[in-house]
Amino acid sequence: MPEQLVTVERHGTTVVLTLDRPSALNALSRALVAELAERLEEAAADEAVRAVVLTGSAKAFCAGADISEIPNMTGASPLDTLPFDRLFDTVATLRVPTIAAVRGLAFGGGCELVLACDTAVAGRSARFAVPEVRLGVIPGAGGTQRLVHAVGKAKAMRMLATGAPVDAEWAYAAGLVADLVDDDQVLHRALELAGQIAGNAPRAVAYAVDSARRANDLPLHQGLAHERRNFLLALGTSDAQEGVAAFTDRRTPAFTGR
Ligand SMILES: CCCCCCCCCCCCC[C@H](O)CC(=O)SCCNC(=O)CCNC(=O)[C@H](O)C(C)(C)COP(=O)(O)OP(=O)(O)OC[C@H]1O[C@@H](n2cnc3c(N)ncnc32)[C@H](O)[C@@H]1OP(=O)(O)O
Repeated sequence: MPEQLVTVERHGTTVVLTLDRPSALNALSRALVAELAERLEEAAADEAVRAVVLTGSAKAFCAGADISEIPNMTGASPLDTLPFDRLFDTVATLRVPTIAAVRGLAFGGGCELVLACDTAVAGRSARFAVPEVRLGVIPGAGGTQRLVHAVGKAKAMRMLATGAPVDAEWAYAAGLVADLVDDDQVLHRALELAGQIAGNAPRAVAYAVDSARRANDLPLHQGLAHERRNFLLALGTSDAQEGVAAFTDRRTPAFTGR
């Protein structure tokens, strides 16, 4: 029986996935990457799930790619898909919002996992780095792209070119994470945020999250057209009608997700 590398917990409409390879600071082996992708896809296939929280066990979020497995990657054809493309594409395009809950270090692919999520909560012990240059490589799971979008070119280049870690305060001030709380409140805050997302009209949230994600990928004029289409689609939902009616009636809306 292969060891379980990802634990799954259900908290209402939120699924919490915990990287559970503490002996290697949750370093991403091929086995862990494959198991995490499967758990994410299972969560997204459940219509009752409205958000996914990604977190790490023990003192680390994730120390990045398992360095012992990197030599197996050398010589790969430039046309090959990388063994972790499926995981990061799944995180970045999941049907429901993804929230990274970070305590301890998120280095390399671990930092890239945080960046692939829709938002993130950090504890005061959190540290972020893209130290790939110190291994003679560069980030390969979106770090050179998403980090610039998250913190801006100057701060991204400081991290990318030096590989030096930044602390939780710096990450929060730079916009790499949305919330900074005490370590023992990280999961609580992530679940609270997930609950707030689930409480809103789920379809409208899906439109909003999809638009926010596309904003990362599309030139502005295409992003605005995408937002306009989603806005008109959202207007046509019964949730939008219920939201307007509830405001008028001074009552809490009863959203159905349709
Ligand atoms: C690249 C393809 C690989 C194919 C496999 C598929 C996985 C795909 C992953 C997706 C991302 C790929 C793209 C990404 O951009 C590339 C990377 O992420 S490269 C790796 C970047 N990470 C690092 O460089 C961090 C390396 N670790 C450290 O610098 C230090 O461990 C630390 C994080 C600063 C912590 O230091 P300490 O607190 O002193 O702890 P230790 O060093 O003693 O570590 C404890 C224990 O954990 C083991 N370990 C730590 N990090 C890794 C790691 N990245 N890979 C494997 N093992 C790791 C360390 O060896 C210790 O184990 P022990 O020796 O006690 O058995």
